[in-house]
Amino acid sequence: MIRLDGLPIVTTEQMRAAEAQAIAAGATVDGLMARAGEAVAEQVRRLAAGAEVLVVCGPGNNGGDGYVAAAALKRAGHSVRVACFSEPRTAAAGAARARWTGAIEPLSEAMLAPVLLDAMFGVGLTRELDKGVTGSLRRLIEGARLSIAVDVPSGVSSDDGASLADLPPVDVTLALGAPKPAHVLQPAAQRCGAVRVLDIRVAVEGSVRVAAAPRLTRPVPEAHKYSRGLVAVVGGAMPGAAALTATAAARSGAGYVLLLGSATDRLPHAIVRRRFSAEALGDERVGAVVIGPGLGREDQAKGRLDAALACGRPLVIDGDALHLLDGRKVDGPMIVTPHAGEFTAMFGEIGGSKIEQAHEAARRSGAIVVFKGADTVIAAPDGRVVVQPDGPAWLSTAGTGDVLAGVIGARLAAGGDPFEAAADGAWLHAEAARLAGPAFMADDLAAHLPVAIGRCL
Ligand SMILES: NC(=O)C1=CN([C@@H]2O[C@H](COP(=O)(O)OP(=O)(O)OC[C@H]3O[C@@H](n4cnc5c(N)ncnc54)[C@H](O)[C@@H]3O)[C@@H](O)[C@H]2O)[C@@H](O)CC1
Ligand SMILES: Nc1ncnc2c1ncn2[C@@H]1O[C@H](COP(=O)(O)OP(=O)(O)O)[C@@H](O)[C@H]1O
Ligand SMILES: [K+]
Repeated sequence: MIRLDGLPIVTTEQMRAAEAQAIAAGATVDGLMARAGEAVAEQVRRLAAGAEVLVVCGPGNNGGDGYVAAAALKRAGHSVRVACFSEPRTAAAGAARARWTGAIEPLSEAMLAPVLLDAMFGVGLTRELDKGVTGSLRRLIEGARLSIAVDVPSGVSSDDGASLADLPPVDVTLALGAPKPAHVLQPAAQRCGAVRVLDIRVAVEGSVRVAAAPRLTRPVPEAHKYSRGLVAVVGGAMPGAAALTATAAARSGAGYVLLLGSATDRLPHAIVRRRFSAEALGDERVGAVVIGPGLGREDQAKGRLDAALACGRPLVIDGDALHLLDGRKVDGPMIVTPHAGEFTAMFGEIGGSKIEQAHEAARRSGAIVVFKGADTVIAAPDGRVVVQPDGPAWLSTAGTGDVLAGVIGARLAAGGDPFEAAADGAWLHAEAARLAGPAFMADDLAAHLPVAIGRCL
């Protein structure tokens, strides 16, 4: 079993293309199904630890995987039953079912089992699940001590993570070959439980990946405060927000943090405070300008944003500044960090999955887009996308976005690729939140950034 970190995320079409390539290279559909089903059975056997398994099989190839897994479990001497609600509709699933020698119970009457293996629907599900099937599945999932889904939990839309049935989460999802959007995008991701990938020897590739811990380096002996990265945070109407941003930048390893035009009095002494001036932003040593947290939207804010856009330094644009940006582009690197409301205000309604939306927004704006939320999607105009799927929901408090802007600012000022800076910043932010535990407030988050960074050295 493989963890998701860093793996390519594939759509149904990409998975089918990979499958077709494997078949062109000599594999067969039945052979792939045998591999998948047996790999599933091996994991189920370990997780079930001897308890009886009920496999519920659907009409497609996901159901086929279920019949193969059931037969493999039976061969291994494991106690296993099978239930289904309709006949197989694919040749491979039909052949797999023919090899299952035990009884098949009707789904609606299936008795509960301590372990449920959900092989009802996989990536082929395109419409809402019937009420009857949903009801039966709910009863069986709720009645099981352990529920495990084959590929994806039944009742989710694999390519965009939409929910196609009102069902409780399973405990474990065994993704076949690669993670799919449903494993990382909400609301489907919360239905998956712990996701592990099974290698079915189908080669997948793609430019959309699951976030992974960044590889950071220690400062070299020649390092000095300017070489480590100078972050200029532009303040405004709500000084607390800019203070959170500046503090987060300082705790993320920035060499020098400058807070411009902000009247806050409680700030670490290491942060240098100055009056706002366009000249300060133009300093060649400034590696990143962060503007937006607490900026306000009045004339002063507009003037400061104009100066930032004109200064020629790499930019992180957040919060209020996103509303004032008005489609303007810059020549240099620019990272925008909208939450869902800010995203719609900036780009209107873009169709498709959150991954497709973020990519389209990046393409249109020429900026790196960090589309925040429980699933944060980071997209570059060139098509690279990273999904950060597991930021703790404790992050849903005021000010945590200001902290994120500061972390990304520090990574951007450190040099290197702006897309990587944004993705690394989002990972460090989520890790700091994991380290902070429950019920923290945004002020507490920055203190955990040094440990998060230490884990990446
Ligand atoms: N792509 C690959 O490399 C491999 C895929 N395999 C399996 O194949 C699965 C995909 O198989 P399929 O494409 O057959 O699709 P699924 O098994 O996910 O289900 C689609 C089937 O259900 C029917 N259906 C769709 N919505 C329905 C609804 N609401 N109510 C009732 N019936 C509905 C469809 O008509 C179709 O027959 C994967 O998730 C995976 O489990 C594995 O067998 C091996 C390798
Ligand atoms: N339910 C959630 N689960 C995980 N992360 C979340 C959740 N809600 C918000 N976040 C994260 O918390 C931060 C909130 O940022 P934002 O909405 O800009 O808030 P603010 O402007 O108050 O700082 C983002 O990084 C976002 O991804
Ligand atoms: K399934």
